[in-house]
Amino acid sequence: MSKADSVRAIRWEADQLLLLDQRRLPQEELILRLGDYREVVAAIRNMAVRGAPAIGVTAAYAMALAAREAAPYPDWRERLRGGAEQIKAARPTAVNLAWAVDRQWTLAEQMGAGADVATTLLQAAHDLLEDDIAANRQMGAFGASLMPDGGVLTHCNTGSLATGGFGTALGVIRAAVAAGKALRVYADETRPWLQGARLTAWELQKDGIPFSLNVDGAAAALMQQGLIQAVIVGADRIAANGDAANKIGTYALAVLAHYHGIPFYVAAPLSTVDFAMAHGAGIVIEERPPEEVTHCAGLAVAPAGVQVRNPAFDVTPAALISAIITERGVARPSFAASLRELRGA
Ligand SMILES: CSC[C@H]1O[C@H](OP(=O)(O)O)[C@H](O)[C@@H]1O
Repeated sequence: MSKADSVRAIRWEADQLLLLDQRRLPQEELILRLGDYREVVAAIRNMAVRGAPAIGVTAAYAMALAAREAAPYPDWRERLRGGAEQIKAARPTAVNLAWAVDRQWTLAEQMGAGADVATTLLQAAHDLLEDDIAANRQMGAFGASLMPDGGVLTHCNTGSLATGGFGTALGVIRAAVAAGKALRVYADETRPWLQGARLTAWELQKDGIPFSLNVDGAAAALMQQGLIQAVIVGADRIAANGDAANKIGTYALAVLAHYHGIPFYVAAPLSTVDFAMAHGAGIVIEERPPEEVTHCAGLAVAPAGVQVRNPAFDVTPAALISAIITERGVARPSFAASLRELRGA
């Protein structure tokens, strides 16, 4: 069985974007082959591909597809601009999505008529994919020493499936295991979309990393029993002061870790830091369809017609975060200064 650290959920082949459809895992490894940016927008919105860095890379490829479609037209810039707006609107919380689209747009806008914009944007998307994998491996190198010989609790999925490859928080765990840490992962199932049960468990099993799967509500008891020596999570958007938006349930884990005196780490590339956003109160939290809560694997688990709240993310205050592990080093409080220093500004 091939290891998950080498899994590539996003690939380009024969002029098409290939996405491993994460809605079908772990039962089926189905590949979507997409040639139209509108199909990619749907794949991001429907979470066939998900995870902040992964949707950023995917958005970059969507821009290349939009540029290829617009290329024959004199008004290619307007057409590409329209595509960019549709791609950015796919999901609101992860900054990586808008960051990647804006980066591609800036590249295209500078090019003259007749320049091969599509080829340039495609190469930029390839570069972004490889840069993301390299950043994850650097993050792993910086974060490995912070991992304990003991229990590490994770939430959602932050591995190869959430990124270009290797992973952010799960990449730190992979690097720690490779460095000889005797750790055991406690993976939250992560209701309602079950990224932990379906995706993280799939990755850890393929890697042969010791783990157990638990319902989200068990995290407090596991900490109370002394089984957890660290919590490590990813992020979808980090404000300049270190407040971090991540999968719903993360804030609860941070409060629990604080109460139990357990270090709480966030692992994310600097592209996830929104330096233009002073603090987390301004982060838009995606509200997802009620069916994600009222149904499980297509089966209704709630009465028809119930009212549902389904925020996909929450914001953890910087005060509850022990360190933010990035590809350029580990940021410690005060995060505003240390994140800026790592950026090099
Ligand atoms: C490596 S960041 C992954 C991040 O994205 C997840 O959200 P979603 O599965 O809805 O895209 C979750 O917040 C993870 O921490």
